[in-house]
Amino acid sequence: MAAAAVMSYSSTQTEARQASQASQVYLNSRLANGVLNKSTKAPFTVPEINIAASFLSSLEDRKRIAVQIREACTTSGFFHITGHGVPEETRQAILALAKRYFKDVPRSKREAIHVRNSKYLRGYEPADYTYVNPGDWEAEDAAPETKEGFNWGYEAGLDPTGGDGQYRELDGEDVNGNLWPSEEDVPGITRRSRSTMARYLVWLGICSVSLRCPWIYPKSGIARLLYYPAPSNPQPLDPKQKDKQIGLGAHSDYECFTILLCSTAPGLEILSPDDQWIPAPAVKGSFIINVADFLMRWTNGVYKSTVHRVVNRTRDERYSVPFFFSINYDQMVETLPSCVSAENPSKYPPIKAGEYVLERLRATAKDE
Ligand SMILES: O=C(O)CCC(=O)C(=O)O
Ligand SMILES: [Fe+2]
Repeated sequence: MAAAAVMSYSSTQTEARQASQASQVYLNSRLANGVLNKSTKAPFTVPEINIAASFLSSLEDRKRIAVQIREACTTSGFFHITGHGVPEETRQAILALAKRYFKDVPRSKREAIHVRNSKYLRGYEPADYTYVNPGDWEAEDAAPETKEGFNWGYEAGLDPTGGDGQYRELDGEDVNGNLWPSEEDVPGITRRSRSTMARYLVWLGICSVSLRCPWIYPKSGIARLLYYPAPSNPQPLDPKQKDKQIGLGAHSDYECFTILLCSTAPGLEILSPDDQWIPAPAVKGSFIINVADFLMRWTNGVYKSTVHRVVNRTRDERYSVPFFFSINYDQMVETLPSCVSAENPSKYPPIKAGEYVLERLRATAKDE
């Protein structure tokens, strides 16, 4: 029994690595198209969907919203939600917190919780330690991504309910994987920020799960504070695939879907089906939602886990707070039977959720 369990675990890890590598091959093939200046065949839209009626109203109203969401997920893979009920002051408080973290905490103190000290890449992520597109390590003129980040996940100790003891980390361990700045290093900021951030994460997770399934633990997922400094010499949108001074390289997100809170400075760009970078429009008060890899794998590619990147082309700094909504990390992600047929076999081998995320994360980090 024990030997079989070990074997299946290691073969799952191999499959997760292969799946991670396959996603890189796909990304490279999309980016290898070089200079593109074609006209877009189909209009590429990032629709605004007001979900207010989904909380209270009739089944008919909820179906109407579901149809809009499905349409967005199967075309651009991106949409805005408004009517979500998160007060504007909460959203602004989170962005202000990101600003305080990157502006008020000295770099040496941030370095003390460097992601290299965490096997789950939690803590402070300086600009020059990761490329979200691992292919960028190989570029001849590789310059570091300009982003800086701080990453954290669920932690029962910060959950006002105390948790239910079921949360497991990416590798199945029952540990607290987070790294926080010490109270001494950052007087005042930590307790307040930890509980605000923890509440926010749990809140978003719980809100996202009206689709309750036994294998969705609403606290799984990772959140990040991201900071993109204002460039001294902002670059105009270039039809070429490769931009210098990239904030965050081209990538797809790893988990089910992403909920993105961002400041008003633009910067997010989405790769359209005919390989053009389209700046994401800004919608006041919205969260941007995008489909990520697990949803694409379950639906055999019907839902689009769309490639995107961030380039700050303004003289303003940009802050964003993505939350990567996930499933229990020990669950397998396997194409749904309704999405395969003899003519349309599964394009995606099964993978264990946590292993896949870990492989994708590890591939971003510099080998030291
Ligand atoms: O900062 C943004 O606007 C997007 C961030 C993002 O794509 C990510 O962290 O995966
Ligand atoms: Fe992303």
